[in-house]
Amino acid sequence: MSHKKNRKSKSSSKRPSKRPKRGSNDSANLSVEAVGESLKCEVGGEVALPEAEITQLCEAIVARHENVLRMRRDVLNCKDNLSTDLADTVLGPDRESRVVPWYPMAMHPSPEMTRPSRTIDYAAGEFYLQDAGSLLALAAAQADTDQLRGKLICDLCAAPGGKASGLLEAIDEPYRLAETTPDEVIPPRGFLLANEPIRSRVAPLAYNLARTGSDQYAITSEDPEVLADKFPGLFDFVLVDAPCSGQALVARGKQSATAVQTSQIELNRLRQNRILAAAERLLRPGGTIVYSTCTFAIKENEGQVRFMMEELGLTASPVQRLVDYRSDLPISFPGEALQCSYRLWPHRSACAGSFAARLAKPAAAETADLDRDRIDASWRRSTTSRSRDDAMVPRDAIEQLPFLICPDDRRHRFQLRDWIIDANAPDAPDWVNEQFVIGPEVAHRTGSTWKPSHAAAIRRNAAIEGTTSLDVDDATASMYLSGQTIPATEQTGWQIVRHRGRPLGWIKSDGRIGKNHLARFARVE
Ligand SMILES: C[S@@+](CC[C@H](N)C(=O)[O-])C[C@H]1O[C@@H](n2cnc3c(N)ncnc32)[C@H](O)[C@@H]1O
Repeated sequence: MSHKKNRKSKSSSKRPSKRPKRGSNDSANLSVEAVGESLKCEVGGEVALPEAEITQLCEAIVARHENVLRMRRDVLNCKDNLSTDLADTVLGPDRESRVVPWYPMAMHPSPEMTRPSRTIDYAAGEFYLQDAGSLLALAAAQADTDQLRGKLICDLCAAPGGKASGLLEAIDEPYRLAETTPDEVIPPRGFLLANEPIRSRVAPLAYNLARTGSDQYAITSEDPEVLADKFPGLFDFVLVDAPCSGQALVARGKQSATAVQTSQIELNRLRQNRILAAAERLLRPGGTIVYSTCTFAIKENEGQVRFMMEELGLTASPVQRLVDYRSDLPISFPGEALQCSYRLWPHRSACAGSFAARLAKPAAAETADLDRDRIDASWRRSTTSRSRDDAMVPRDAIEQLPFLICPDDRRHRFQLRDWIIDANAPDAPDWVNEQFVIGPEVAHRTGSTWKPSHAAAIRRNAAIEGTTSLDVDDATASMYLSGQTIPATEQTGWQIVRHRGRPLGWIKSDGRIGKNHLARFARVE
């Protein structure tokens, strides 16, 4: 038996993989015919682009575009703390030429800024790095305006959180909250449910949401249909940034040339139909949906907008300021879907390309099992009447981390999840207490020791803001971010390392040396 097993593993190790390796540069083999075929209208058979442009598109698909900096909203208003490099990007003389036209809160880095992902500013969460194309969905969501402030929203396909973190900044103002006094009643803030069905992708999602400093979010890892059964008609806004054939990801090595195959496109179309039907059920009547992809195939884009209109009864909700990016498919494509569909082509705009559409659910739409009064009452319950779950928090956690897990602290509702403690915001909806919901993490246990979590260090919240801090200069911040121990003051115990007032992570000081407790995924190595 064991002999057989060994033989099998030996031979399989030599067998070449039949699957094309993702990102292997068969992207260079992208055929103009196959790309053209994926751009054919279902009705009329015309191709979306003139033939000469398809060749340009094929070249642009395999060319790499630099990431842009999506600035955290409050950073744009409070520029004093910025490093010179970042200030040049945000304030520099040629700033206007570097602003992303469809999303003015994002900018191309200045030429002086090399490797922005390795800067202290990035570690401090001052900006998020992403392809400018992915900002089209945030623009369609109007996440750079105050339209989403205070709304209950769901990002149904959320990992790794590039868009979810932008939405979270749009609904909440963590910095304003940090200035409130303990007795002050917090006005209703928005709340984000970020869902990602693939479990292994939840950790990077949680990290990217925590980087915003907000605690107005929860995470689930559910199939969209299951989620829609649990929360029918709950959300004011739903984003579906759908899994797709990913033609815009070929240059990044995240997709191969198979992205233009008809079978791939069809497979994705069917999966998207299922996700969109669930998204429609999650929306309240009168709510808004933004659908986006990072592919060019019509069937996965304008074709899905038709599906939402004809099969799900949604209506177009055009975004006036995106009119320059309106989908310009040949007129034979059935009309209405184009009114609210937007495209970025990589050979026309400085990005990898994307698609986004904005639709609304009619206010009179019927939603199964909808009990809006009950839902409103539960999610907007006031701080003072909120039930507390601190009894679930283990006593040893309170004893070991009294500065973080304090039963009298009315700014958190603690929740035990395996050997992790979440601290939900006091005005979070009641359903965050459900076992399938993951909240902002505050502490975790290794062996018999409870340790404060990275998310707790970088959270903008008055209770945590009061934790002992160690202020460090540029050189010490760089040492800390690379994982080294740093010199500490006489004070002992857990402390938050701050650079120009911005929290970076935890150390544990023995009164001389600060042992580095920066989470591995947050290190700059
Ligand atoms: C295009 S990515 C989302 C990117 C993300 N919105 C961002 O901006 O960082 C699509 C996500 O959908 C997830 N996904 C895969 N199958 C899904 C399904 N059946 N329902 C919902 N999401 C799914 C993938 O794991 C992936 O994380």
